[in-house]
Order: sequence, then C-alpha cells, then structure tokens
Amino acid sequence: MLNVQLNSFWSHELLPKVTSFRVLDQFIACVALFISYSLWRRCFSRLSGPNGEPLPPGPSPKFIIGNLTDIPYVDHWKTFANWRREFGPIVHVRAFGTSLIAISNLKYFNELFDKRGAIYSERPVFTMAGELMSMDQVTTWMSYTKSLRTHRKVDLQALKPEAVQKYHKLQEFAAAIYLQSIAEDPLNFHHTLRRMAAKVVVAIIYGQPLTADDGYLKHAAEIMDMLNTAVQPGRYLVDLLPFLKNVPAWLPLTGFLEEGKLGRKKLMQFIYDPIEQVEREIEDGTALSSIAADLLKELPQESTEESETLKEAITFAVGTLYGAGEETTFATIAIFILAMALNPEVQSRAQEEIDRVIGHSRLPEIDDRDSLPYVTALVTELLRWLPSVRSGIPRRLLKDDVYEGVYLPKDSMICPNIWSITQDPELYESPETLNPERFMGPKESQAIDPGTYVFGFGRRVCPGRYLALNTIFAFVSAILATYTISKSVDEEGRETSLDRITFHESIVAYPGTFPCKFNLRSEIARANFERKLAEGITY
Ligand code: HEM
Repeated sequence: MLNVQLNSFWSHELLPKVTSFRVLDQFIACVALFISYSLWRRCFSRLSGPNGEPLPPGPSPKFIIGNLTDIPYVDHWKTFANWRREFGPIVHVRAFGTSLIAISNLKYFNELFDKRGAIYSERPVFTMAGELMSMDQVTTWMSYTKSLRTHRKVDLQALKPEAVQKYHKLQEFAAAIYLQSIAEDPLNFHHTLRRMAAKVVVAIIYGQPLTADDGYLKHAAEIMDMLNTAVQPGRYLVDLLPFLKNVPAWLPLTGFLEEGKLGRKKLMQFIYDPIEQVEREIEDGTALSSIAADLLKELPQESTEESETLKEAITFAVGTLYGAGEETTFATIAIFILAMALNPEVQSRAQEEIDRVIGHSRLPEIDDRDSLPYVTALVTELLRWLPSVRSGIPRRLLKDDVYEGVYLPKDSMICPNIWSITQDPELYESPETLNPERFMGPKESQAIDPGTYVFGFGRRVCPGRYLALNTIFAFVSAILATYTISKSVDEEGRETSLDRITFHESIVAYPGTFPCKFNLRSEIARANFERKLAEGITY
C-alpha cells in the first residue's frame, strides 16, 4: 500500500491518501528531493534553439511544477485537440525538465517521423515498465536498436500482405463462430467479440486452435493490465527519478523494486511459455501452421550464436504481437457494430452491395474485397470515424531539432495526435458523419486514406496492418451478410447514442458495451454460417 502511495504520488488523486506521520515525513523528504531535482533539471534545460528559435507555444508553465497540471493522464487526444485549436499544430508542455510535444498536422507527421526518422524513431524510456519489468524488450516499446531492426524484419516477413493470405480461412472461420455466438447469446456480443478477436490472434501467432480453453487469454489479460498501469505517466516515482532503481531493496519505500521483479517474471513467462509449447509441438509433429511455427522451422538446425540471437528475437517479436494486435482489432470491429446501430442507411447500402455481388448462397470472403467497394470503403471510414489509437504511440526525440521555426528539445516525448487529423474538416467534410463514399470514385477525388496514418509512421509503422484489415473485413462483411444491427434501449429506457457510450481509454480506445439488437436477416443467412462451421477448417 505504502509503495503504491509514494510511487504514485504524481497521480493527483492519490495524494491525500498519505496519512501516518512517519509516512508523511518520508513523503515530504521525497517532495523536497523531487523539487531539487526539478530545479536542477530546469537550470540545465535549454529554452531556445541554437539560433534562438523559441519552444513551440503551449499552456503557460507554473513555478516549479511547470505544466504538470496541464498534462493529461487520460483522454490525451481530447486535450491535444483543444491545444491544437488554441495554440496550433505543434504544442509544447514541460514538467520537471521533460518536454511533451503534441503534433497535429499530417504533413508534419510525414516530415518528422519519415524524413527525419533517424532521430524520431525512438520510444520514451519508462524506468518501471521498461527497465524494471523488461518491457523495453518487446517490439512496441524497444529502443531503435539493431535488435529492434531484427524484430521488425521478423514481423515484416511474417506479416507482409502475401504472408498473411494463408490466414484468410482462419479469419473467416472465426467470423462464422462469432455469428453463431450472436445467435445464441446476442446480449453478450461485446464480450464474445473481445474473446474471438483475441483467439484469432493467438491462433495466428502460436497455432492455438480457436476452440482451445481461455488459459492463455486470462494470463494475457493480467499482463496487459499490469503493463498498461505501469506505463501511465507519473504512476511510479522511479520514472521521474530514475536513479531510484539503484537504491538497495532493504530501504523503506522501495517496494516498487519487488513489484518490478514480479512484473518481469510474469512477462518472461508470458513470452517464453507459448513459444516453448510450439517448439514441443514441432518436435512431435503436431504444430499447426502459425507465425511462430513457420519462423522457428526456418531456423538453422545447428545452434550458433547467430541462430540463438535470431531465436531470441523471434520469441520476443512474436510475443509482442498479441498485445499489439488483439485490442486494436477488437476495437475497430466494436466501433463497426456501434456505427451500424447509429447509421441504418449506411448499413443497408452495404448489405445491398453484398446481396447483389455475393448473393445469398454463401458468406462473403476476404478475397471478395475488390468486388465490394462500398464495404471496403466502410472499413476505411471506420478507421477514420473513431480511430482506435487516437494519440499514436509516443516517440522520443534523439537530438535537439528545429522545425517550422520552433525548437524541439532532445528527449522530448513526441505524440502524434491522430484524432485531430481524422476530425479535420479541411481534410474530411462533416468529419462527424460516417460516410464511406468519401473513399469511393476516382482516386484523385477521394479523401486522404486514413490507413496511411492511423497505423503510425516511418520506421515504426504498424507491421500488423494487413493482418488487421483482413480480420476486420472478414468480421464486418460476415456480420452485414447475416444480421441487421439496430439501436436498442438500456435498463433506464434510453436509446443508444454516441454521447451515452463510455469509451475505454488507454493507448487503445474502444466502446464499452452498449445496447443494440441483432436481427437475423434470413434463415438462409443462418444456414450459411452453420454450413461453414460444419465444414470445419484446415489451414
Ligand atoms: C486496427 C488495428 C491496428 C491499429 C489501428 C494499429 C495501430 C498501430 C500504431 C498507431 C502503432 C504505432 C506506430 C508508430 O509508432 O508509428 C502500432 C505499432 C505496432 N503494431 Fe499495430 N495496429 C493495429 C493492429 C495490429 C496487429 C493486428 C498487429 C500484429 C498482429 C500489430 C502489431 C504492431 C506492432 C508489433 C507494433 C510496434 C511497431 C514498432 O514499435 O516498431 N498491430 N500499431
């Protein structure tokens, strides 16, 4: 408890919980240390660029604490959008010598993250989650090192468009299981979607059958919770005062060290256990085709230092994919269900296209995408309408830089404000309207494809985007062919509406459960998914 209080004292709501005098003394000592440290950082922080370029505009800092109270802890995208309106596309805030810069301009994203990728491809350092819990060994949070480049090579080989084609049948089969689960338990559509989206990822990365028990998913949920908490800015004092990681563990108030150790142990189990299982399955000839099995089989028979390094990279690169791919994919499909409940005209137009092109004798397949332009445009519009990763994954600036006449200091945390781009009326007419047609017709007259930025940029662009788009298309087209989704009412009799829905907001944003109805379109539609399930799957 004590550790939680002190480690977390940057989180405003935890401050008043410090009660006993002994704790209070230690708390005051920490605050004193903290203030001295921040004053020291302030003295050594440059406030202008090499030729006197000013820092970007932003909310005025306060004495000692700087912009501490301005920095958002939740819903970053909302604050970033407000800042954009007030201060422009590059906004700077600083607390205790560390700068946070929110960028809200598509051209700037491309110029900084792509063209100046050599200095904009690092991730921020989290002492607790990264160094103590070892999260800096998973692809998403790794430094841009040789090892990260090997991870990305592994990912790109396993997740390039031609490589992910072999999972089409699996993705379509998972969609059919989902259709059946809606028929059996429509009220639970949100929970079963989360479970199914997770199972598809585990089946693809480790070859676990879709029918396997939920053991891995439970373990994964625990790890994700732990890590999501650990990366919350200011959650741990050691993130602010990194030298604390070296203090002896017998000192008071150092429980975070034990917490870090335990976190590391859990993370290592989560990464190593499933890959060791795949190795055993390869040995006894039972391994199903999967990213892990395919990569391990390609390793040279003889163990060398090089092959062991590659195997380690495969273990961690594959171990990252679940966390990176499950919640994001689920979020987009959940947003689709919500969008259909709120936009019946869009839904009936998409259904009309499926009925006309595919007919009624089977479910749509991923390979039908090119003949279903409206449904394809709908998927693109979903990425824009309510993007699931609204403020990207932050970067850390490796060197001082000057851009558009302002000074961007080394080590700043750079946040791409994806949300503001998707809602920019200059790029998208009536951005709040779900309108797939903006992505139809001649290429030159179409709006900017959000797929070019919602998956990130440059050297760190999301390697799982092709796989994600396939899963999303499989679920979206299968649901449209089978059910008509409509608004419903909650326990208090209120109808579904966007402003009543609570969004889960972390790095990934997705709607919490909401009332909606699934009406089976016909008995033929039911027969289609039942036949698919009866045929089973080989891949
Ligand atoms: C709709 C679904 C998805 C969205 C919106 C999404 C979005 C993103 C974004 C914004 C980033 C940060 C890129 C940057 O820093 O510029 C990212 C990174 C990443 N994504 Fe995805 N993603 C999705 C699905 C997936 C899937 C299905 C996988 C794998 C199975 C995946 C694997 C990764 C990995 C490994 C990274 C880290 C890359 C790095 O740091 O170098 N993602 N994703």
